[in-house]
Amino acid sequence: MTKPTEPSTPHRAEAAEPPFRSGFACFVGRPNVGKSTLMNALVGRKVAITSDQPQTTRRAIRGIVHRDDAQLIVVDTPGLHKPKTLLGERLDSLARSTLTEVDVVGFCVPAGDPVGRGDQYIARELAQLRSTPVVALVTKTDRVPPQAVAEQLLAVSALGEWADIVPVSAVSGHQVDVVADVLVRHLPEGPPLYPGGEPTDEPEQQLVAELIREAALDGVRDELPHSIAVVVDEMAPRPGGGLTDIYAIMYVERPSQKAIVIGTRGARLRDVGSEARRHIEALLGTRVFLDLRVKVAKDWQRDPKQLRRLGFQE
Ligand SMILES: Nc1nc2c(ncn2[C@@H]2O[C@H](COP(=O)(O)OP(=O)(O)OP(=O)(O)O)[C@@H](O)[C@H]2O)c(=O)[nH]1
Repeated sequence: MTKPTEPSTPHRAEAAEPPFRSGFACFVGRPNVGKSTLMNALVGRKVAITSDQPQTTRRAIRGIVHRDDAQLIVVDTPGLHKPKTLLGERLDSLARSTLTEVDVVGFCVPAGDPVGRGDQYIARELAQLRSTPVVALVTKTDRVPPQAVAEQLLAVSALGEWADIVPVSAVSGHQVDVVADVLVRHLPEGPPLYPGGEPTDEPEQQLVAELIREAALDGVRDELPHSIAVVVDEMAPRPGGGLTDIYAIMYVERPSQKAIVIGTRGARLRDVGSEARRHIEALLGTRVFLDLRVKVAKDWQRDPKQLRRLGFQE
């Protein structure tokens, strides 16, 4: 299958090394199919939050995979879905604009779920992306027996024209390196686009807000996950060193939700705070003082002004 690379310059013809490649990839798929987990597995570190709540991802976060032969920048998109709220519409247009700006797209379909209308909808959208190669990824293969993986590979290959099709488990790590190889193969030749070994270009403050949101999402149900937004107001090292002060606000949409996230005598909020602090300390490499408050921003998901304030740009 591999096409021999045509030497484009005399210099390359002499060198045995393959050319360095760099560029952007993104993953699309229904919500909850494992896009963020796969990006974290590729990067080798947690740069995107994950949860078992659909539509966890709200921003295009970049994970950077540094290799000797390539730099692969993974843009994490929110799941494509039929928008129900203004927030949903913004997420959808964010996902769509990302698709046209990357060098390769990974279309994720979980091994354990039958291919459905949501997948067909996305496959049709992707068919219109004529100039961008799409690699189909059958995710979460650890959840089903090999026979079911094989059947899903067939079902997914019937969904469209894919440049490649790869089964992968981000949790067991099986074939994560193959996914990286296949994506890299579709990148243009070029020098690294980001310096150093940084795993992401997401501002640290944003990552911290996402880690708090991830802790807050754990164990909440129904509409509540979509109603939670977190903003870090202030983050600074405390003079004297070794400690970072973080002031953050968790927004919910209604007073009843505020009571739920705070819990009896503040117990739930305290748990969320200490869980978030553990991850933030690992991220920053310092001890952390976290001041976390809860405020109601009435129906923020439907209010353009509030959405802007919470960082969801038009
Ligand atoms: N067993 C197993 N579970 C996985 C795997 N990948 C992801 N998951 C789980 O599936 C759930 C959703 O994963 P995410 O990575 O948040 O999915 P996503 O597609 O980014 O979700 P959205 O942000 O909603 O679009 C989480 O509970 C993950 O732990 C995998 O390879 N194996």
